Amino acid sequence: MIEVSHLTKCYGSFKAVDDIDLCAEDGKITILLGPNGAGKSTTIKSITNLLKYEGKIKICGYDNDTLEAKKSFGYIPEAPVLYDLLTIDEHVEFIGKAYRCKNYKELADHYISMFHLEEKRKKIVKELSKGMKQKVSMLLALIISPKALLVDEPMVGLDPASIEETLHLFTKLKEEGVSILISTHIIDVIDDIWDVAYIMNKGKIVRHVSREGLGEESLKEMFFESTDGE
Ligand SMILES: Nc1ncnc2c1ncn2[C@@H]1O[C@H](COP(=O)(O)OP(=O)(O)OP(=O)(O)O)[C@@H](O)[C@H]1O
Repeated sequence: MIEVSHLTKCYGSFKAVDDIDLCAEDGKITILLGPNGAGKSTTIKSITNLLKYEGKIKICGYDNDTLEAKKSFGYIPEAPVLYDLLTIDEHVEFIGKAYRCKNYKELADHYISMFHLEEKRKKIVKELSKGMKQKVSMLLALIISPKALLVDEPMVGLDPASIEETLHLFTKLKEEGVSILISTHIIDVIDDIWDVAYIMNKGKIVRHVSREGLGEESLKEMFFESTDGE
């Protein structure tokens, strides 16, 4: 469970996120939708505690600056943050040991095979394509068996088959009880798998809807209506 209350983030005098509340429940896929500049990445980075902010954020019941919280969530950033001169296997070893995970090797084998990276596992990251780096970033977030997963624009750089696999993976993790929060502005890709949607515009949450509560209106229609078509 990810609980955000009264989150405000300013860059200098500019309020990028303005007093928002949101909750991503266990076993659900929650999406944060919004046009460019709405404040989605700022929200996700605040939840991971990479930014200073005002407000209260809990992950799996722990304040997000605690070790317990940090051990319980995986983060897939918009642009992979990897070590150019380490191989995929060395990244796995580094993260697995840093998080003191017991079964990280088995999980890494599983995800490396799933993402078709077997032949690349001894290559340094610098020699991988953009999409491959994105897959490495994903598998590193997953080998720690996270109870919560924060994902910022997950499909950027992935080919159609990998997008399908990733959507399937998110659905499987949700069924295992993981709380998943995905930030995106690409509704079409995510439209089949979301359970709860928050629509952001200019730093504020302007709509909050569950799939059951959607009624006749599509999420896309709601998005354009709530964001003035931006
Ligand atoms: N480091 C920064 N310094 C100053 N302003 C920033 C900084 N990072 C983001 N902003 C501003 O904060 C606002 C929200 O940015 P943010 O990256 O959170 O939006 P977003 O919804 O993730 O957008 P996108 O879909 O384009 O990634 C924007 O107006 C942006 O210009």
